[in-house]
Amino acid sequence: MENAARTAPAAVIVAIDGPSGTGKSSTSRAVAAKLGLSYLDTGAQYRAITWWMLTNGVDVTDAAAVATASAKPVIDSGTDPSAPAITVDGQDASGPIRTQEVTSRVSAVSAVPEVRTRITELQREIARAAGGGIVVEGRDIGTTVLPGADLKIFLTASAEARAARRSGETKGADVAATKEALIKRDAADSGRKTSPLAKADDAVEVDTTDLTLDQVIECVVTLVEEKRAGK
Ligand SMILES: Nc1ncnc2c1ncn2[C@@H]1O[C@H](COP(=O)(O)OP(=O)(O)OP(=O)(O)O)[C@@H](O)[C@H]1O
Ligand SMILES: Nc1ccn([C@@H]2O[C@H](COP(=O)(O)O)[C@@H](O)[C@H]2O)c(=O)n1
Repeated sequence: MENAARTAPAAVIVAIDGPSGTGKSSTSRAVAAKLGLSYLDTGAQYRAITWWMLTNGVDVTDAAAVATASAKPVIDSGTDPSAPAITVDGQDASGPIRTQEVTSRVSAVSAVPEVRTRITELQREIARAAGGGIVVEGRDIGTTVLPGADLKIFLTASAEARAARRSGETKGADVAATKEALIKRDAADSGRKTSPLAKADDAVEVDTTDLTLDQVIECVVTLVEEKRAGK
């Protein structure tokens, strides 16, 4: 037992941020699974609260109404990278949070300071509870949620590459419209006053435009291993 404690790798907290479609979720899940770490998709939490607002008749364009309602939904996030899960008031929300309606409304809800305070607290609690270490991905993890993270990564990719990736997920998708929607969401997320999408000063930037997903995963695994080895 004593031996196991001596040889177990140190718990590591990894923050992965970046714009939409840069590969944050795919990379974070795979890295967490490979290294035996927990995984948290913070975008899913903002999507979940947005879905709750929409299904409970809250006008998501009314920031005051969103702020008032923000404490009501109970959001639970799973942290197993092989089975990401999210419930709202005990109901599985993993499907509904991916609809086009939620995607087009989430930036308005996530810009409301009361929403961010609530969700940030949840995220910090989850990271504290992850004894073996965790990969947390989002937009403001390195700058605001976990500024003391052991390793911060900021993924980027050209808008063209990101639109092509996203369009590849849906048969017959219009790449130009997808690109426009990505750019619009990034502008809203980068332009909000509270905790905007931004690269932390001490984050390692990885441009994934010309990399395969496997190459990005390998690159991040190496960075985590180097960090664990104290390099
Ligand atoms: N390097 C890559 N090369 C090709 N395809 C990739 C690469 N990285 C991710 N993808 C694909 O791009 C799509 C978007 O990836 P992913 O969902 O991981 O991005 P994201 O940054 O989490 O996006 P969002 O912030 O919008 O949730 C997925 O279909 C994924 O398989
Ligand atoms: N740390 C974060 C993570 C996400 N958001 C907001 O949620 C939206 C959805 O994120 P996805 O990663 O699931 O696409 C995103 O557009 C942001 O509005 C955030 O604010 N902070």
